[in-house]
Amino acid sequence: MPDALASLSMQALLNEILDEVRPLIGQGKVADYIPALASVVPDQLGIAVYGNDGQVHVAGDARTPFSIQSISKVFSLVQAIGHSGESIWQRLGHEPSGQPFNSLVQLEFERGKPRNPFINAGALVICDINQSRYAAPALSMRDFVRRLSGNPEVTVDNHVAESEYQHRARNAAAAYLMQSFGNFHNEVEAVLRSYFSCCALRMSCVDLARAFGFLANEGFCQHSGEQVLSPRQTKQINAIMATSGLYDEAGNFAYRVGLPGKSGVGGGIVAVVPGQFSVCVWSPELNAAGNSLAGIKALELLSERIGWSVF
Ligand SMILES: NC(=O)CC[C@H](N)C(=O)O
Repeated sequence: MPDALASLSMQALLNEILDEVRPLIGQGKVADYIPALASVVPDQLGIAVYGNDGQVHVAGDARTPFSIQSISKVFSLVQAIGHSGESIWQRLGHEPSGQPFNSLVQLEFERGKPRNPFINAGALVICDINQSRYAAPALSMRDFVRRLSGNPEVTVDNHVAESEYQHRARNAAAAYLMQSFGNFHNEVEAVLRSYFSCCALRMSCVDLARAFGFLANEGFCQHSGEQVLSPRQTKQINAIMATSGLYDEAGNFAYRVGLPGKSGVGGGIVAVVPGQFSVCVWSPELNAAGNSLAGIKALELLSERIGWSVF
């Protein structure tokens, strides 16, 4: 009975939180630097919580797929750590950048070695590492997230991927700059294609909450039965999410929410409560740092009301 009661109250809480943040819709701005993302309906709002007990609680548009964008940077990093382990850190750092996600300034100063895997330059290096490993990197990624989410229907939105490729100037600049420093091993255009295909995966809040479950569960994905990472590697990924998951707003997110998290310009944010839950919230309108405005507020209310925090 207490479990049923707990379920009911989690459900009520999620509904209440969405009602509270809904008035914020209209204050942010949908990402339009990728034209195919500009047409998303801005007033969608959803949340899903996945517990280590296997239960999912949802509210709002939690089952509507959206463009996961930079949330894919976590999956790419997990793949790279899975096959190459600690050696990846010769190519990039795990320090916060304090810079916007697509900034180039630091990259020149730091001789083509990106600060961390969750800014674009860092994710491009990780995709370069994966490109050397897999014959079909985009397909390996798609299959990986299908297993992690338990949803065999997850697909790449080719229209978004193509739109990103057409407007690739900044990402291409970062990749060619790294190549000039000897920190890029594959053909830049091919790696850009792989990178955009990861960003253009379409997943719902439920898919993402389930796919991040292993990070709340010492690296074990219960629905696929896969030990994705060791418990120690899992802690390390969570630590990088906590320090760098929201770009130059990581400090504000730690202050307000207090959980490891990762955002994307599609308006999704995933957060992890180690040992307990993974959560995904989605609202497409972004703040100035490129993070979901209502999404951050929803996670702040949730962590405050349940007392979740790693600090
Ligand atoms: N912050 C993001 O979600 C950015 C991802 C986007 N695909 C880009 O490269 O610009």
